Amino acid sequence: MDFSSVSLPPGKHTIGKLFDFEAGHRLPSLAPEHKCSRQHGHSYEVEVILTAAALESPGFVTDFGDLAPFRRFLDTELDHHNLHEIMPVEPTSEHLAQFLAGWFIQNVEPGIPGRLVAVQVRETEHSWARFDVEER
Ligand SMILES: Nc1nc2c(c(=O)[nH]1)N=C([C@H](O)[C@H](O)COP(=O)(O)OP(=O)(O)OP(=O)(O)O)CN2
Ligand SMILES: [Zn+2]
Repeated sequence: MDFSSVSLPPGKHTIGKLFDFEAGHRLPSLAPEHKCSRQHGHSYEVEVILTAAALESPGFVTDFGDLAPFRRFLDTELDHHNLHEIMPVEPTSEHLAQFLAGWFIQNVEPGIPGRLVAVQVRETEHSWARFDVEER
């Protein structure tokens, strides 16, 4: 079959890459009887979502491989750490998503063509939080 007549619709490209790490935390502002006020841990999953005004050759928003600095940051600074000791705010999923967005924008974005749209943090199979970066 000849597909040369297929026209490409206008629209926006979005990509995502999923990372994971293990960490402990507690939420000390919660009442002492709340289970999450006690020290416990999660296998966190973090997805970064990016877009770009135009694709870079050969057709990338950003090469997935160029997100490696984010992986290194998670591995060295967060994996098997206690988030409560690391983050400047209480380590809820919401705060963690915003904190990771801030780190990504400062440290990864300057070296890639894509722009961060959102960060989604999953604490468990059933619960997640997403931080959407304001349009810049
Ligand atoms: N909006 C948020 N609520 C809660 C957060 C959070 O980050 N944002 N975090 C917690 C705790 O970290 C807790 O570990 C996870 O809570 P929860 O889903 O309630 O715990 P379980 O996985 O045990 O879920 P069950 O449905 O109770 O089995 C609390 N809330
Ligand atoms: Zn927790």
